[in-house]
Amino acid sequence: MSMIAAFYGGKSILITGATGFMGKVLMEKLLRTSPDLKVIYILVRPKAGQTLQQRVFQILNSKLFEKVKEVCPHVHEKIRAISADLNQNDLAISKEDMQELLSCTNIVFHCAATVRFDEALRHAVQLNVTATQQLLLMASQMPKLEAFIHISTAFSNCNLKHIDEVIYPCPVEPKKIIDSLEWLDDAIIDEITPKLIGDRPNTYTYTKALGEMVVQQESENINIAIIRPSIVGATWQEPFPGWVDNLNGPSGIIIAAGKGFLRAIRATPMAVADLVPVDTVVNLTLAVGWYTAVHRPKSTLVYHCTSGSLNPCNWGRMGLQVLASFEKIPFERAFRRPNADFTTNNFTTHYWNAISHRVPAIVYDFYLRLTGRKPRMTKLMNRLLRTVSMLEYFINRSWEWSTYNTEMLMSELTPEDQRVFNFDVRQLNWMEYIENYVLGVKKYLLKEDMAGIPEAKQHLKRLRNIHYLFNTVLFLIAWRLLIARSQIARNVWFFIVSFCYKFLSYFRASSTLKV
Ligand SMILES: CCCCCCCCCCCCCCCCCC(=O)SCCNC(=O)CCNC(=O)[C@H](O)C(C)(C)COP(=O)(O)OP(=O)(O)OC[C@H]1O[C@@H](n2cnc3c(N)ncnc32)[C@H](O)[C@@H]1OP(=O)(O)O
Ligand SMILES: NC(=O)C1=CN([C@@H]2O[C@H](COP(=O)(O)OP(=O)(O)OC[C@H]3O[C@@H](n4cnc5c(N)ncnc54)[C@H](OP(=O)(O)O)[C@@H]3O)[C@@H](O)[C@H]2O)C=CC1
Repeated sequence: MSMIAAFYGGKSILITGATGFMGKVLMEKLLRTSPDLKVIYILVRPKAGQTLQQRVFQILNSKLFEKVKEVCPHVHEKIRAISADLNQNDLAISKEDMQELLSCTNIVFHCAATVRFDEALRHAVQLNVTATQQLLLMASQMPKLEAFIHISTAFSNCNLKHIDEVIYPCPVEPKKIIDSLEWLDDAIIDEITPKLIGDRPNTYTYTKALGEMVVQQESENINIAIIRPSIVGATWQEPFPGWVDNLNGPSGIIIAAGKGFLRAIRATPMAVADLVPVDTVVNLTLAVGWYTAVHRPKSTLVYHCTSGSLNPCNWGRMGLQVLASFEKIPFERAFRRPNADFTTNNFTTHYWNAISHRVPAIVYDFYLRLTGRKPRMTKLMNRLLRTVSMLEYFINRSWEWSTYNTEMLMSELTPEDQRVFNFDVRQLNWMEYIENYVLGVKKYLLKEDMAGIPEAKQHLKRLRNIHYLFNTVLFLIAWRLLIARSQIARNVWFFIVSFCYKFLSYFRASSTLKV
């Protein structure tokens, strides 16, 4: 029997960000391995015209939760959705709900965040710092609380090269930032943002670092731990391989490359691609919840959930495997044939962006106009290139994250727990994982049918032939123009033609002699 699974039995668990990528997998694993847990409270806001009940219903009826229903048929009864908005200072939780949360909660998993890199500082601070502070305040009033697990990111200190499992201070105190944002207007905030974030690339990593400082400063009397995952990718094993449901991190890039929109990228092939599967992060999170509650470490422990030091894979290898997977699992109606040229040079980046991205988009839009349709490719391409430019920081550098606490925790688990809550990335076979990732993107993100693969392969063949034909025509036109303008080109051309003629005459003569 798994000690961790047994630990969560009968518990009341609060999850923030349960409607997000990681939150859903966390909820699924909890319900599947500990179906006798008492209740999972989830803080949800109405969104995109859906009430919270509709949102929860949709999640629980998705493919991700199919296995859960086998062990926990009344899964809906285990989930209690609480209306909340982390953008509001009081989190917009009703008095009755707050009362229930304060009196019943045993464990808190705080996953909610804004993960947008370019979020306005005011909003990023509100969600990633102030909301964390509010939750800690709530936690301090929970008499039954056993552990509070805060999900941060391994990139919260990406301004450092070597990162230990400790909380690093930021130059300006989070409290001062929160206070000043209350009275500064947006224009001034935009102006001071670059100065505040300093050598970090964006407001996301900066506010996640501030969030950690808040955890450190306001966790007195709370049993707390921080988990820092690196780049979270599709599921590795559970509940099934390749599940993914948003475009963040590599998933959007895989689509853009597979559909042939993105054909070159500024990336360092030798830089470490520090991906971790989402189920690995969730297994570690649940193990940390158990360890923090049962062993009650004296200080706040930070756990790195990274792959680079234990089982490194670089972007070059990953890119090649992604391309190889497209051969087997092509996406439907690709714009161009998938290809990925990695470049680290400014000039070649601009060159590829012009030749491989903007020109085909302009040509295609011209074609759409000619055929009476609305042009859209240039706009799409501009947004894609903007997105890629924001990811560049992370694909051109390598970091070293120490993993002592994570390894210590692994050694504390029973063999059964090591199996059920496996977070040992050394066992990950990258090639297999990436192929499943591409398959998952096709199935769960693009919602494409596997039966369409032969047609998709045919389409890629047609694109290849068009590509060859286009290049040949282009070459002939260029050569014709060159011959018209340059004596040297003409001489070379006459030399080639006379050489071919002589060769053919010789070949014909020798074959006549043989006969
Ligand atoms: C073959 C080679 C392959 C090799 C693999 C290479 C993989 C490289 C991947 C590197 C990942 C590095 C990530 C580092 C993560 C740090 C970890 C974390 O803690 S943080 C956790 C991770 N956090 C993140 O990853 C957040 C990254 N994303 C953002 O911050 C924002 O989306 C934005 C600022 C980039 C664009 O904002 P904005 O323009 O206002 O608007 P929207 O947001 O509404 O989206 C606009 C359009 O872009 C689309 N799209 C969105 N995302 C991606 C994507 N990743 N990609 C592509 N496309 C993407 C989106 O669908 C939409 O399309 P459409 O509707 O127009 O058709
Ligand atoms: N994905 C990654 O690569 C990595 C993620 N992380 C961290 O992991 C955690 C989870 O990330 P992930 O699941 O990928 O992110 P998602 O963007 O998928 O999910 C974010 C969650 O936060 C919720 N949320 C956002 N704003 C509010 C709000 N105002 N009120 C209530 N809830 C809100 C979202 O709810 P809603 O559905 O309503 O928008 C959603 O449930 C985050 O803390 C992130 O920093 C760390 C490293 C890498």
